[in-house]
Amino acid sequence: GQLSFVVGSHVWIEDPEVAWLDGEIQESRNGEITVIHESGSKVVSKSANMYPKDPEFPPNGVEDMTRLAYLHEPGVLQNLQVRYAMNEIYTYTGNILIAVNPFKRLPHLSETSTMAKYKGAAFGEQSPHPFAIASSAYSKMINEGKSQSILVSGESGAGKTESTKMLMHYLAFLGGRKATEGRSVEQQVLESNPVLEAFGNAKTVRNNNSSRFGKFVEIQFDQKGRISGAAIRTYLLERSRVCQVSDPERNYHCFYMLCAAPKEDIDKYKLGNPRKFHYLNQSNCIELDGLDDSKEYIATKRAMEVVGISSDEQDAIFRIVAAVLHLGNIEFVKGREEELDSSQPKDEKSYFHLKTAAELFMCDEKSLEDSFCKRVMVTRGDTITKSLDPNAAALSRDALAKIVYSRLFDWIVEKINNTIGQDPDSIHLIGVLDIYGFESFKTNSFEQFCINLTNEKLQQHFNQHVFKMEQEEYTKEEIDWSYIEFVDNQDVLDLIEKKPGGIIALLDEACMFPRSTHETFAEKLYQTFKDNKRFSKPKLSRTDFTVNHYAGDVTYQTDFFLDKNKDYVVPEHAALLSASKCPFVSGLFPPLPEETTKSTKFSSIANQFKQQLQSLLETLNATEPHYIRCVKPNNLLKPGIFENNNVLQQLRCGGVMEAIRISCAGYPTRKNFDEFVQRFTILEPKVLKACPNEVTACKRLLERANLKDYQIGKTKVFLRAGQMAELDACRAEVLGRSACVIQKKARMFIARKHYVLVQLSAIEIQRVARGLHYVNHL
Ligand SMILES: Nc1ncnc2c1ncn2[C@@H]1O[C@H](COP(=O)(O)OP(=O)(O)OP(=O)(O)O)[C@@H](O)[C@H]1O
Repeated sequence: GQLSFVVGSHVWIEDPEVAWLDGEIQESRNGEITVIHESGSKVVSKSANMYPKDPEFPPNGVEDMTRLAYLHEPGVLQNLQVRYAMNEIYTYTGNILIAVNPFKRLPHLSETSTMAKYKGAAFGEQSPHPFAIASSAYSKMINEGKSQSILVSGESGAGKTESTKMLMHYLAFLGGRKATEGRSVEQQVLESNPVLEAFGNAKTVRNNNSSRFGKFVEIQFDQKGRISGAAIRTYLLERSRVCQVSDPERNYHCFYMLCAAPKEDIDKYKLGNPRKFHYLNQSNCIELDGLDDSKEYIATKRAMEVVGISSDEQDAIFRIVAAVLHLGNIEFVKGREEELDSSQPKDEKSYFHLKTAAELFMCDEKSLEDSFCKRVMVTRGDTITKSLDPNAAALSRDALAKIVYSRLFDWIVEKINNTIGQDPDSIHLIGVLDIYGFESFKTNSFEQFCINLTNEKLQQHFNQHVFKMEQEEYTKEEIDWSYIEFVDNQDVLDLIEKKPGGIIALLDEACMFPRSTHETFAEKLYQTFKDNKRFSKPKLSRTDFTVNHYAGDVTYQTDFFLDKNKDYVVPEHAALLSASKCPFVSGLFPPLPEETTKSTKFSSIANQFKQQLQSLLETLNATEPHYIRCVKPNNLLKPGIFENNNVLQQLRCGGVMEAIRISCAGYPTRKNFDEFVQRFTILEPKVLKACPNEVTACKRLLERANLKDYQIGKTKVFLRAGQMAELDACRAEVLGRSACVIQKKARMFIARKHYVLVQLSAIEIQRVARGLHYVNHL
């Protein structure tokens, strides 16, 4: 409040560079405050742009932000920063865990002795840690019999996958069995990580080991609380990366591993230097520091074995990976049939790669060539064969590479699921969601659109959970509390996915009209949503659109939306590969049932994704959620650097600031009456005898501690953020004083005893001495 802005006190002032700057108030006049910074620079600003600084901010920060005496953005930031500098990367905001990526190994955080510390410990008893979240989820599942979920989010490179792995290790630690015959479920779940990473992770600008898919791992438990099964669901693998890599990123790890395989494998797959392959050499980045692709190849094969992928299957998988690389090297030129727009492989080299790809796929070489250069059209019952120009042929080649790769990835996921096995009798599960965070780049395409839809959905889930749970609790306890406005993002969700009329519906419509282009699609969006508050058309563009997401505005470029949304498998490609002599390859392209081939040639990626999300949310809604927000402290991916603005942005996007706002606005700390009295009875030991009931006792204790703004519910005491800390301080003080009294009494007792003893001894000595004296006299 205003009172805090007195001359001489310290404040946080908004600063474009470091977000919040510390300064001392020099003068305050007519609402204009002059602040002087350590460096000597002066700033004059309005009080609205500054926050009071906590004069007693603990030098090591606090483990739970809601315990901060001054709960505001700069305070939160300072707390995270101070802790980060001490390698305390985990901090709570109520029961949300914030994890700041250390970008260096901190082994003490993951060793077995640390795991043991969290086992059975109550939440908050130990320092903040993903193990505490997992532990709390596990005991809730056991004690309350309710399924749980842990949602890990954050931007690329923030540490989601690393945190997820820690959670899984810990759940395996809690619910695992001692070495049984064969591989245990938990071992297979853990070993699925390296396999999925080999095929679904790549180096990007933002992360050297970026997961290019979302993942939900469902761990099933039996009645005794032991892991009895698991299922992995994946979302939206980035397909475009297979054929298109921009510098300095890489394609999926498996391609480079295979090029570094032992000689006999290289010969078998006719591979060699990765720089020779178009799908890899579009980027200059081939090798990664600290990553030995040849070792990774061996390690991946070993992990594949653990998750039940036989050596024959491994051979088929790598044959397909190699075939994809060869496909990329087939170039096309104009064909000989001058009168038509035709194409053919460019030269000997292209024919070599075509032949090799066909051998590896075990399909007919000529049909493979035709599937690129020709297209069969069916019009009014007639079939016409149309030639494609070199450009279109190359696109068709890329389409084949992408569809084969994505089906291969799906096969691997399904195989892992089959091996691990589901437990049909499982009663409870803990789901762990590792999914891409909100994205907003210079150019945002269809992928960002889908990713941000996911985040809108999860944000709504988060809001509903945090807000509605709170609200329900307040209503249940019948306490007087007028809630701050509920920030619901349903309007953004409607804009995107309402049926009919939402952006996805319009996109699907555009994809079905042969004549639509991204321009006509954009035009349609502008017309439809011209009055929508969440939608706008950027002034300088004719095809971009901006969505006002919960985390800020994102402008999307529609250029490739239509293509990327079409999940259309070219029938020639499907026919070719389902005729492969290799059962593995043909298995990836099962023949479609008759009706669907005709009517729904088109299926929309966005729509499928929307349905996947729907089912994910249904699963999540049936569980009690726990949240881990990962934060990336800098974009250099280096330890020890904490960029304020960057972190702040992520806290806002992850709903952390929102959660803090809710906490501030309400009464985040609550205790049952009996627990409360028990904890604080020391403030007035006879309180229970003096009061007619527990409620009055609670009130009396609160008065003792000089607290006013609290609420008494039906079963609980509700406290403002930080009040618990005040009560604890009073308690500590009383305890301290009591200790003094006890010590005093004890010391007195000992001293007295000693004194009495000495006195008695003295008397005795005197007596004896006198006696002797007397005897001598005699
Ligand atoms: N707890 C940790 N300890 C040490 N290093 C970490 C930790 N968390 C993350 N890192 C480092 O940061 C990198 C990125 O983390 P991670 O792959 O988990 O990010 P992510 O959020 O899953 O990113 P993406 O969305 O791109 O997959 C890791 O490869 C690792 O080097």
